[in-house]
Amino acid sequence: MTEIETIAQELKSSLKQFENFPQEGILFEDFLPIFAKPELFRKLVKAFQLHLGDTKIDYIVGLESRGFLFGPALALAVNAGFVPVRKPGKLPGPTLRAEFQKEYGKDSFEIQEGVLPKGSKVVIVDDILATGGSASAAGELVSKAGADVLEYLFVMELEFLKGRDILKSPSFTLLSGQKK
Ligand SMILES: O=P(O)(O)OC[C@H]1O[C@H](OP(=O)(O)OP(=O)(O)O)[C@H](O)[C@@H]1O
Ligand SMILES: Nc1ncnc2[nH]cnc12
Ligand SMILES: [Mg+2]
Repeated sequence: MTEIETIAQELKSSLKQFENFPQEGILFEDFLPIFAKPELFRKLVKAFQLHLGDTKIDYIVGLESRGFLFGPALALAVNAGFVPVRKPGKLPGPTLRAEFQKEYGKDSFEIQEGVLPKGSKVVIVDDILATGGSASAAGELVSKAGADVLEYLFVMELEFLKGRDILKSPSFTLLSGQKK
């Protein structure tokens, strides 16, 4: 087993699932227990760092809210900047906006104009890839800003929703998820 696979196995065993949250029919994957234990949090960052290897990354872009929990820690670990993509009306100054559909509902995302230099190399991170609506809207914003999305990183993927098929850059998922 690789070091990434060993970490993945340990992290997976600490996750919890909740039925019918936030609405009927959704099996909610709760990854918050990882952050309650520093040794697990450290391993989560380490696994992504191992995956990225020596690739030069200028910015980690994290998606509000759960992408904010580990995006900044990963950015520090790989010596990159951190840039947030936020829900509407939260960022000051001129912003770019993209609307999207997600597993449970509709939403939109914004990024501040001018924070990503044109041609910079970006990795987008979030906790879960479900329908891919959130991630693909974030990718659209990064591209509109003129930066390059090298890759997407997720902690977990709901494979049956096939979100990766709509993403325009490769995606890496640390843990396997619901396959139904
Ligand atoms: O692939 P998708 O269908 O777009 O779904 C995945 C997104 O849904 C959740 O975020 P959510 O907006 O529910 O809330 P959060 O603020 O807790 O991250 C999850 O954290 C992902 O960001
Ligand atoms: N089933 C799920 N569990 C946790 N977060 C999600 N985001 C979208 N679908 C989700
Ligand atoms: Mg989210």
